[in-house]
Amino acid sequence: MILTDLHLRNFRNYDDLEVAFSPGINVMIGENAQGKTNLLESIYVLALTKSHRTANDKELIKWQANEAFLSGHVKKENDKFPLELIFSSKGKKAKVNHLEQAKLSQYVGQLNVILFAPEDLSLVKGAPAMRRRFMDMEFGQMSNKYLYNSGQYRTILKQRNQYLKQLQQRKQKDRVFLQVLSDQLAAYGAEIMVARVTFLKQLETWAQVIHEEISQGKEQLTFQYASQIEVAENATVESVYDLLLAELTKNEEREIEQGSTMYGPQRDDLKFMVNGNNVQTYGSQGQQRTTALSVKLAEIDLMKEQTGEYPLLLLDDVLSELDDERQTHLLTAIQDKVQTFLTTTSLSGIARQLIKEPKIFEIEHGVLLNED
Ligand SMILES: Nc1ncnc2c1ncn2[C@@H]1O[C@H](COP(=O)(O)OP(=O)(O)OP(=O)(O)O)[C@@H](O)[C@H]1O
Repeated sequence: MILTDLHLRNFRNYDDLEVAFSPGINVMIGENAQGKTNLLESIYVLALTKSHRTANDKELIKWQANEAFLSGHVKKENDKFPLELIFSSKGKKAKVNHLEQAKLSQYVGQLNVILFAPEDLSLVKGAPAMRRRFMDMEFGQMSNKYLYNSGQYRTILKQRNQYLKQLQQRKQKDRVFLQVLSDQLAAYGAEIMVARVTFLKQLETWAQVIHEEISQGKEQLTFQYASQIEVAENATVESVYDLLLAELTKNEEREIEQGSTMYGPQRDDLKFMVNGNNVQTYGSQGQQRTTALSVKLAEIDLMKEQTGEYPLLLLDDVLSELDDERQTHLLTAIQDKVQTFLTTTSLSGIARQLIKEPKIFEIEHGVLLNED
């Protein structure tokens, strides 16, 4: 798919910006703090209705303005339609083809993006929350059902944690209500866990091929879903529901003591293994970076397999973090295939040689100086 154009009003440091993109590689060039990442972020927001940098939507609205507006046209193989988003103090409105969507989960998935920023290179060695977020963002874009289940799960988890705290402080006594919440939590939790395992298996197939190529046949990459509940590759939702519910029931007393839910997808993790060894513990920094790159590139292929269209790739200042060899792998893998947006302070070295006909945008203080 392609984002043909973008219109921003009062988004971050942009007053009013209208821009047409190339279906190939778009390069945002500028000094620090000019608005390159803001522009990339706006594409991410247009796709997902939320930012990768902040959970507070108000930060997206230009200082002193009341609302931010974003729109753009998405072109797919047999379809072209506009997307529109408005952020204001009242919340957000999302439109597909001029029709307002009652649920954001109906909007998400129309435009698919994969973001690759320097912090993604820490996907392997960073905290588990980062890998859970990674799974949720990617799988949520590919599956409305996943997105819906995650939303429901979060709501019930919050409710259950509040109730556990009330039981802990003896403000409540009713254990039957806790069981009701446990039952609902286990139902949505099982859906999420089984979906994660299934998607990871598919992602692994793509990542293995890429990783083998980057490591010149020396390394075999495998994934492992790490959970306190055993989720076998072919596990059914019902069987995981039974196991999760049993664990929640067994540990009720401990959870009340702690005032929080100790089991479920919010505690799970993802392990990357190279030749059978955990890369997080045993891998060199180079192996950890190669793994992160393989996973990102695999996401592109998986998304194409799942949705029938390649997603957009957003590269936020990531080229400078990769050595020439890894840059070459990345750029040759995406060229002529994936519409790409990258930010950089200068396009030089191997990237300048490899990128065919980039469309270059020069940005200064939230204004586009030049389109080349
Ligand atoms: N809501 C907002 N309203 C107005 N300006 C904002 C808002 N949020 C951020 N900014 C401004 O946007 C600028 C940062 O832009 P951005 O993060 O896109 O930088 P960049 O060009 O990617 O730079 P770097 O190369 O340092 O990452 C800062 O000057 C910041 O003050």
